[in-house]
Amino acid sequence: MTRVEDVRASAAAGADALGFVFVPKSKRALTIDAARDLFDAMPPFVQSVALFLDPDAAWVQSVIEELAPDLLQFHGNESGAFCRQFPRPYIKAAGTDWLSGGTERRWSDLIDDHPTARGFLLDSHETGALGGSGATFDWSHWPKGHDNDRQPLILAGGLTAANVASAISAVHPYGVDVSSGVEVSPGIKSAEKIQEFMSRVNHAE
Ligand SMILES: O=C(O)c1ccccc1NCC(=O)[C@H](O)[C@H](O)COP(=O)(O)O
Repeated sequence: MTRVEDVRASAAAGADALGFVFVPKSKRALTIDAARDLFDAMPPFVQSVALFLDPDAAWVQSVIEELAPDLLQFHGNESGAFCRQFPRPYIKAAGTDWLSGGTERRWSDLIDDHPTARGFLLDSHETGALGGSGATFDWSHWPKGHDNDRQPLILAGGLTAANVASAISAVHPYGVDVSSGVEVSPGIKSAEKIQEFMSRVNHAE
């Protein structure tokens, strides 16, 4: 979210949570001052999620103190020890490189290192971007037999109104996350695209 009208349109369309990117090099980057109006526009019962990528602890702490997000979401190589030092629940995001098996990165290692994560988010890192890439990944790599009751697992990466229902029936995620697929340009959401996306989610099997 970068605009108050997009916060309102997303909440009105029924989104459970809205993301705010505190990654300076992102096309959707927010400063604390720029985020204040957005957080003030958040209605009750919709969760605010502050996104980071290998941040300094002091930056995370400042965002918590100034804006009081409900959840943190970490998109880089943050360890479990780093993530759990903050007085907020967190989601650990990861790319499909953690699923490839046979490499030094293994999905089970990621989960073991983040025992206090409230959930995990599996995203596409195919374009080299560590979030907001608009690229899908091969959903057949989704962890087999994953138990969303024990570890909620959210699907992200290149989702749109056209593919989200197929994605949901393919992997049965705990939730879905979208950014580029409801935008007209980076950071600028479309109320029509948001409504269409949410409608497809709500009618998915
Ligand atoms: O959105 C960004 O610019 C971003 C930058 C750095 C780290 C994470 C970022 N976004 C993370 C998200 O949760 C996106 O919603 C997710 O990656 C899906 O993006 P998209 O493929 O564009 O739907």
